[in-house]
Amino acid sequence: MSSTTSQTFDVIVIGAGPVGENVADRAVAGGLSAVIVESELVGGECSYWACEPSKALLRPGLLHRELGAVPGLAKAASAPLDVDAVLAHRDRMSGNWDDAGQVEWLRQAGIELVRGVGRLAGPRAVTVATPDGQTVHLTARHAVAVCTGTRASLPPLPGLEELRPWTSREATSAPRVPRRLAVLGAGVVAVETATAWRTLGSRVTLIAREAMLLPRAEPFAAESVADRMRETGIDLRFGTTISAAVRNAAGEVEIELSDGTRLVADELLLATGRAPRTEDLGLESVGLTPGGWLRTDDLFTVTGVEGEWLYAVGDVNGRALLTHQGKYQARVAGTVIVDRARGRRLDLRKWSRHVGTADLEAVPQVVFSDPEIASVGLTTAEAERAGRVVDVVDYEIGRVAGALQYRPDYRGRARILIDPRRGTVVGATFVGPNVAELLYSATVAITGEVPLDRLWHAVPAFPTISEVWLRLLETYRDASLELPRS
Ligand SMILES: Cc1cc2nc3c(=O)[nH]c(=O)nc-3n(C[C@H](O)[C@H](O)[C@H](O)COP(=O)(O)OP(=O)(O)OC[C@H]3O[C@@H](n4cnc5c(N)ncnc54)[C@H](O)[C@@H]3O)c2cc1C
Ligand SMILES: NC(=O)c1ccc[n+]([C@@H]2O[C@H](COP(=O)([O-])OP(=O)(O)OC[C@H]3O[C@@H](n4cnc5c(N)ncnc54)[C@H](O)[C@@H]3O)[C@@H](O)[C@H]2O)c1
Repeated sequence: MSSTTSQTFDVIVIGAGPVGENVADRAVAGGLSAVIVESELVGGECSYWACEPSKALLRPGLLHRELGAVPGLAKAASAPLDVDAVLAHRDRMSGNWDDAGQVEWLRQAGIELVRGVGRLAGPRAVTVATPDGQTVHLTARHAVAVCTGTRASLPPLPGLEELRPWTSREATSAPRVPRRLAVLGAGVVAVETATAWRTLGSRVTLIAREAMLLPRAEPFAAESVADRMRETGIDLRFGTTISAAVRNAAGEVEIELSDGTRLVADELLLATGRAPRTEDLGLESVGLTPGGWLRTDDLFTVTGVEGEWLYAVGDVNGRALLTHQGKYQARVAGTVIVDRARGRRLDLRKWSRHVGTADLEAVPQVVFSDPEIASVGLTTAEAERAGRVVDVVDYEIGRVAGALQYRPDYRGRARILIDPRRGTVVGATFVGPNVAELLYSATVAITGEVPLDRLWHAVPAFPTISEVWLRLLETYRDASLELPRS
């Protein structure tokens, strides 16, 4: 029998992904009561079908590849990768798709959990349809935060249902290695997934309508990854797309490309971007249109809704589809919610604790490809599009002693963008083995707006890959003597 209950909290969070958890945590830490509504697993996409499983699938195979490049380890590298052990590791890193651990974390943090589908039902009101057919009416004294994330956005291919394509969910949770995998897309999901399943033994074909991988990355970095993908046997098909695909009686996928060629695969991954989970969220009850990204100001308050009670945080606002950046937004939004509830004055200046400035100036991202790409701030193309005058400094990372210690055949490149008027770094991209760990230094340089003449005093240890910072500064100093300034 169905029944209805009603409860009131200071803050209601819809969606218990990494971002929703952090908004609720900040609210409780600020002395407010908070309830979180979750329709699937507490922990969200990142824990079960995205960051955690994808990185668990990548790391063993990439290390296995790297062994052959380290002197004395050739024999270890010739032993085959234990694929079953890698898949079991992936399962463990995804909590075996059981959220008990994360539910316990919520309990310890003092956050109430209601399982079910949450929908807005007017200002400060949310209804939850629970799995056992009950309806829970929630009312918020201060704020509702929508943290419902994204789902895979699929291209309009005819017969999608019978085709049974992989989305990122199947690509990260598949129990077996497909013999032949076709991947549509050139973004991060396509590149990381193609790389991971190749290390596990799949024959991979990647189909991209672009002329190159990773359209948002510096071209030199994307080209390094494309070269290495080809070297490892991945078939890259650029400038084309899928015009038709069917699953035949033998269970194979027959694919026709727009350039007229055909191929057959055991699975087809559609890695064609993300769509916000807002279509069934009751947005119309607060005057918004369902289905779109929830646009916000830099305090994460949804624009177009009166009263400063509705927030959109994380992937669903479309600002930066990354776990760490969503959690940063959650810390800012949580602080805004608490301070508004306490009647405190908000500090609206850039870089204050109430403003998500880093979203606009310094979003760090690592593409866990072979080799890795780590970037933060502007790329050269973005600077150009924004009309920003920047000096571009490049350095081959393989010339640094620490890189040669890391592996004697080290190949990689670093680029920093400098604002010549202010004398600060505004963008950085590194490509090469293990460059992910360089990223935080670049992020600090940009967010701290560290003047170059102070950066000179930040001495990198010898022999580490971070010595590339010193080489970049030396290159800039030497070139600046002749560089004409615009
Ligand atoms: C394959 C892949 C790999 C990735 N790897 C990385 C990586 O290495 N590093 C990185 O930083 N980012 C990575 N990302 C991006 C990262 O997964 C997202 O940025 C992150 O999950 C966003 O967190 P979120 O909390 O905003 O949304 P989500 O994690 O999507 O969580 C949203 C939650 O809301 C719930 N929900 C939705 N609608 C409702 C409703 N109406 N009622 C109740 N609950 C609802 C969902 O069930 C879900 O649990 C990856 C993404 C993909 C697809
Ligand atoms: N390591 C990481 O940080 C990491 C890993 C995975 C995903 N992510 C995040 O997830 C987000 C989504 O990644 P993604 O790779 O799914 O999306 P994306 O938007 O980066 O790339 C989508 C790709 O699909 C192609 N595409 C879109 N529609 C198409 C169509 N109809 N036909 C053919 N091709 C089409 C695009 O041209 C593009 O190449 C990214 O913004 C990224 O920030 C991060």
